[in-house]
Amino acid sequence: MPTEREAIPLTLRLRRGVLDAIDDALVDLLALRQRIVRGIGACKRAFGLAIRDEAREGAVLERARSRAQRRGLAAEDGERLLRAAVDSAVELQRRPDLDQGGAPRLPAMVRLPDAGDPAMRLLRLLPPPERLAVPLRAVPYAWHARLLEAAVNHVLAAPQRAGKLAFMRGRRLAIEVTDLNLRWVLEGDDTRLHACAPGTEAEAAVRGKAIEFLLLASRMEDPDTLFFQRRLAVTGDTELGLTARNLLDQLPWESLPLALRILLNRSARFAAAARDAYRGKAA
Ligand SMILES: C=C(O[C@@H]1C=C(C(=O)O)C=C[C@H]1O)C(=O)O
Repeated sequence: MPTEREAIPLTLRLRRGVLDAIDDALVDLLALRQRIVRGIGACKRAFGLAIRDEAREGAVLERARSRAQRRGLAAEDGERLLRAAVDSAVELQRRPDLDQGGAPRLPAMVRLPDAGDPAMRLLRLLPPPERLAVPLRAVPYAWHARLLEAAVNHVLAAPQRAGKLAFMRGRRLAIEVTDLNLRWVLEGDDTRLHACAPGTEAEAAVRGKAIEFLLLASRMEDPDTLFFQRRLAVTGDTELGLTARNLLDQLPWESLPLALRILLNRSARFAAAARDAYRGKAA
C-alpha cells in the first residue's frame, strides 16, 4: 500500500504548497484589515456614529466586483470575498470589548490612515531606495549583471525561440535604475542577451526608479501605463527603444514560474507600501 504522501503526485503537492502560502497571505491581510477596522470602530464610538454604513459597504463591494472583473474573475467571487470581510468587520465593531487595550485610536485617523499600524511603523524605518544605492555599489557589478542576464534570458526564452529578439542582434540597450544608481547594458547575439562591461555605451536606454521596474516585473502595472505616465522612459535610438518596449508589452508573463510571480508580486507590494510609508513620514 503506498503511503498518502507517495500516492499524491509531486506536481499536485507543489501546487498545494503554493496554495497554502496564498491562503496564509489572505488570512494575514484579513488580520490587517481587522486591525484597521478596530480603529474605525473606536472612532465611530467617540463621535457617536452608527456602526453600519450601508452606502460605504455598497461602495466597498462595488470596488471588489470591478477589481475581480479586471483580474479575470467573476464579479460575484470578488463580492463574496469582501462580503465575508465586511461581516467580520461589523461583528468586530459591535463587540463590547472593542476599546480594550488602550485609548480609542482617534489620532490614527487624524494623522495617516495606517499610521498606528505596527507594520507601517516598521516599514517607515526602512531607508528610501536612494540610500540603498551605497551598499548596492559594494556588490560587484559582475554579480548583479549575471543575475540580470539569467533573469532576462529566462523571461525572453519563448520570444527568442519565436525570432522576436532578432532586432537586438548586435544592438546595445541600457537598463538604468535611477534611484539605485544601477546601469546595465545588454547586447544581443544569435542566441541570447549578454551583459556588457560596466560603462559600455548603449544605443538606447529604458530608465526609471526601482519600484517601477518591480511593478513591471510583477505585472502589477502594465508597461503601457508605466511608459505613458513617464514613470519608465525610453531614451536614445527611438526605434530600438520602442521595439524593446513593445516586446515588454507582449512578454508571456504567465510562463514565469508561479512561485516567482508570487515572490515578485509580494516584493512589489512590499516596496510600494514602504514607499508610501516613507512618503507619509516625509510629509
Ligand atoms: C469599517 C467600517 O464599518 C463597517 C464595515 C465596512 C467594511 O468592512 O468595509 C464598511 C462600512 C461599515 O458598515 C467603515 O465604516 O468604514
